[in-house]
Order: sequence, then structure tokens, then C-alpha cells
Amino acid sequence: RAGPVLLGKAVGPLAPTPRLCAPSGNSQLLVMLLGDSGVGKTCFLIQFKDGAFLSGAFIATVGIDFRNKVVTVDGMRVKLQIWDTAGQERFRSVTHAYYRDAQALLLLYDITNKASFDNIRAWLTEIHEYAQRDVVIMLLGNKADMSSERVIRSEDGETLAREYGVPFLETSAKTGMNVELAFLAIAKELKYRAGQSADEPSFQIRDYVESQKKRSSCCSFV
Ligand SMILES: Nc1nc2c(ncn2[C@@H]2O[C@H](COP(=O)(O)OP(=O)(O)OP(=O)(O)O)[C@@H](O)[C@H]2O)c(=O)[nH]1
Repeated sequence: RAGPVLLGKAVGPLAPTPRLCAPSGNSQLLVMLLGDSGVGKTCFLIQFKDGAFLSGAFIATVGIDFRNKVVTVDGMRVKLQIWDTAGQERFRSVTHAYYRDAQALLLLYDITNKASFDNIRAWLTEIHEYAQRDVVIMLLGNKADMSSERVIRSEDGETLAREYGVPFLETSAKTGMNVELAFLAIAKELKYRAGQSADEPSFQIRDYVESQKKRSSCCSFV
């Protein structure tokens, strides 16, 4: 486990003193958000935790931050501790140290940013280097509400996810589309792996996600 790190969003020269602490406790499921800077990891977490969208100026995360949320999966309460990592290259060595404690990783790209999609392979290489071998990974194409600025087709995300054998969803941290589903799917998968899903002896996360997801083309966005 790495030592204390700087947490949160930097706000330039007037930044408040960052808090110093690290995620603790091991009775919960640890989920990490990964992906390039600006893909929407912090907004994704805030949308899940508080049902709100952080609009306004983009403030990059410094180091790593975390939030807790309890979800109910098949009538059982599951505690999620969700770590929001900094996407900027200069914080990579900090975040690498946390990979091995994570049981699930949500890997985000931005459907309006080709570089963030192209970098997914590099992220997966890092994940295989630093994370647990059996970590649950899900690929998320975020900002699906920005359809007029889309440069990555949904099929491209699906193809890449299939190549790596991971489930895929398009999401919007702005509208909330598929945000809760992503967390519920990994919670269900981890519960299933822990042998707590006797009622679902053959749970498949990819099939579950496919059956539950809302496609961006079907919905109107605010
Ligand atoms: N339209 C739209 N904008 C989004 C969405 N998610 C995030 N944004 C915007 O994208 C910008 C970056 O969002 P963040 O959540 O701070 O990005 P991040 O991935 O945490 O960035 P780092 O902290 O640098 O790693 C902000 O201006 C957000 O308002 C989304 O789903 N839709």
C-alpha cells in the first residue's frame, strides 16, 4: 500500500491545501476509475454518488480521491469504495501503487476524444502490469450525451471491448445514462465470484450489461 497522497481537484494558484489521507478499510469492494485526463471520471463518480453533474470549468484531479456508496444487489447491501484517479501522466506513479488493491476497474474514454480511445490499449497494458490478475474490468465510452461531437462509434468501443473480453457500456456522467448500471454490474459480478449468487449460478457480466443497457440513440438528453 502506498503512503498518503495528495487528493482531490487542484484549482490553480488559489488551491486550498490538499487533504492528506488514503482510502482505508477492507470490508468493502474497491473500485477504481481510470482513463485519460478529462474523460469524465470525477463527474462519473459524483453522478453516481450524488446524482449531480459537475458543470463548469474542468479541474484536473491531483493524485487520487475516493468516495463510498452502499448499493443493494439482489437484496444484499454491498459497500463500494470508489477511487477516482488523476488521468494526467505526471500522477501515474501514484495511481499505479493503488491498482493492486482494486477488485474492479472502470476504464473510461471520451466518445468525443479519439486520443482517449486510442490510449485504452496502453491503459490495459498498465492494468495487466499492476492490477490483480482477476480484477473485473469494464470499458466505458463516456459523454454519450455529446452526440453531435462524437468521433468514436459505439461499434468501435464494442469491438475493442470484445477483443479484450471485457463488458462495454456507453455512459453519460451528465445525464446519468448507464452510470448506476456500470457499478451495479461490477457489484453483481464480484458478488457472484464470491459465491453469494446461488440464485444465479451462471451469471455473466457481459450478458447482464447487454440486457440492461440504454443505448444513446434511444434517449433524449438534457
Ligand atoms: N457533456 C458531458 N461532459 C462531461 C461528461 N463527463 C465529464 N464532462 C466534462 O468533462 C470535463 C472533465 O471532467 P472530469 O470528470 O473532471 O474529468 P476527469 O477524467 O476526472 O479528469 P482528471 O481528473 O484530469 O483525470 C468537465 O468539464 C466535465 O464537465 C459527460 O458525460 N458529458
